[in-house]
Amino acid sequence: MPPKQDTLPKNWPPILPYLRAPSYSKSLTPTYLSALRTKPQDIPVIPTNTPRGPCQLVRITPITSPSHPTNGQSGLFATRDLKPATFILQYIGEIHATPSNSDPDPHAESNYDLSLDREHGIGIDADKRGNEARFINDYRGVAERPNAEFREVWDERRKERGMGVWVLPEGKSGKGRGIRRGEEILVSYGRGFWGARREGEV
Ligand SMILES: C[S@@+](CC[C@H](N)C(=O)[O-])C[C@H]1O[C@@H](n2cnc3c(N)ncnc32)[C@H](O)[C@@H]1O
Repeated sequence: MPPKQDTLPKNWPPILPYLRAPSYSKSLTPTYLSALRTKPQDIPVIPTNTPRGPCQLVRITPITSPSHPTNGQSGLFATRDLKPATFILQYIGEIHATPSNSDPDPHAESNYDLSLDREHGIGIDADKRGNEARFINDYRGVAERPNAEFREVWDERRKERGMGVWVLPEGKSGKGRGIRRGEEILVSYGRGFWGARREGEV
């Protein structure tokens, strides 16, 4: 039976709004909205049977292992075996414009901000609200390599672009083996993420 509309994922932080669909920042002017609602060629479509709300394939889990770099935080774990190239869930948060030039960027300090469209300057920030995907950690210091990736998707129900979390496909560097039940879902945030944080260190 699908979960009820008001059900929250287990271990969802009570103070954080849980989103079943993206929210829009006021910074999204009609030009940004038009880019968001234009389907790029050849991007995968979110499977139509994907539920709106808690994802049954994953569980938010507090990390309690001292050797894990996010000990004391949480991570996202698979609740069943997932085959290579499986769509897991969408990365949901506030869709916003990324200011160009020297304008102040209110999302610059966020650890939950993903770029959706670099050309037009659109991002998705799940810092203040979002879904389970905001708990996905980077593989560095946890495993030898990532087992999942962020890849753009088209949401046919909302007719807009979004970001999906996918199990790495088999062919990708010959390393996609799927994700086993109980395994942590790990992506690569990219060197840019960690580079920016090192620069910010004092
Ligand atoms: C999108 S959040 C991931 C979820 C986070 N663990 C939580 O419980 O909210 C990104 C933040 O998690 C932490 N993080 C994720 N992966 C990490 C890793 N491999 N090593 C160290 N910190 C990591 C960093 O603090 C990073 O800024």
